[in-house]
Amino acid sequence: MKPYVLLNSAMTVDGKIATNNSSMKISGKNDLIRVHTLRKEYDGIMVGINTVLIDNPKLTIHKINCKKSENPTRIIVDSSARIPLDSKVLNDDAKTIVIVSSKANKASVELLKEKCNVIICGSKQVNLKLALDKLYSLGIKSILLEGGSTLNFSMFKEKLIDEVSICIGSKILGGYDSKTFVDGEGFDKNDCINLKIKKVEKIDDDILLKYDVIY
Ligand SMILES: NC(=O)c1ccc[n+]([C@@H]2O[C@H](COP(=O)([O-])OP(=O)(O)OC[C@H]3O[C@@H](n4cnc5c(N)ncnc54)[C@H](O)[C@@H]3O)[C@@H](O)[C@H]2O)c1
Ligand SMILES: Nc1nc(=O)c(N)c(NC[C@H](O)[C@H](O)[C@H](O)COP(=O)(O)O)[nH]1
Repeated sequence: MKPYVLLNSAMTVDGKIATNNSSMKISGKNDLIRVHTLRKEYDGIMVGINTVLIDNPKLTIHKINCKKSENPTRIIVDSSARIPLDSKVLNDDAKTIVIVSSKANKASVELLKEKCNVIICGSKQVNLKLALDKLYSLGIKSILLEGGSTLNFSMFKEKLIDEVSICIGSKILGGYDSKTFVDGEGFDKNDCINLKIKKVEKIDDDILLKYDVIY
């Protein structure tokens, strides 16, 4: 069994989710309130390690009223246990699970275990299928995947994403090395991910698109 996974991101009109080395404000105030309202509905919020290294996000519900106990579990995919121990996601605002692979440095893993729960899945990259199965057995029945580009690709490749909501901000970023919504090695043109549109909504100057993923 696996948790239900919704991938939510903000993207510029030309398909970027960040510059090559930094996050940026893409969607408006009301979309951020929507995201925090969404976070309240999910058992876990998942990001890749580069998102933590670049954004140092809180991954808590802080733009709307919420009790600390309502914060979802923060889940970080970090094969080599590179997460800095002073990362905001390792503070005591919410539970945190860091998923590493068996290649991670043992001493780093032991230090990390003093700050949060650590799950070991996979030999090189994190085995995402196995990780989601373990998360489900720990009671995490739904995950809000927030990115970034590389993790988004792998989660699609493993057919682990059930739904997509993408907020298109009224911006153009360009840049051959800017991060796009889905990076990674990419799919063959005859083997790409098919989506079924289910809602189109205007939020301020942004457009919110919602899809079911068809495997
Ligand atoms: N606009 C948005 O909504 C949004 C949301 C989240 C992140 N971002 C941006 O995305 C960027 C980070 O994206 P990224 O692609 O560099 O990194 P990422 O956050 O997707 O992390 C990828 C890393 O996770 C690790 N990993 C371990 N096992 C893995 C597996 N099985 N599959 C994939 N990765 C695995 C690897 O070290 C890999 O490099 C940041 O700039 C951030 O600002 C934007
Ligand atoms: N909806 C949305 N609009 C944006 O303009 C933007 N850049 C993100 N990016 C999502 C990514 O995950 C962010 O890094 C964290 O959402 C920020 O995190 P916190 O509030 O600290 O949790 N998301």
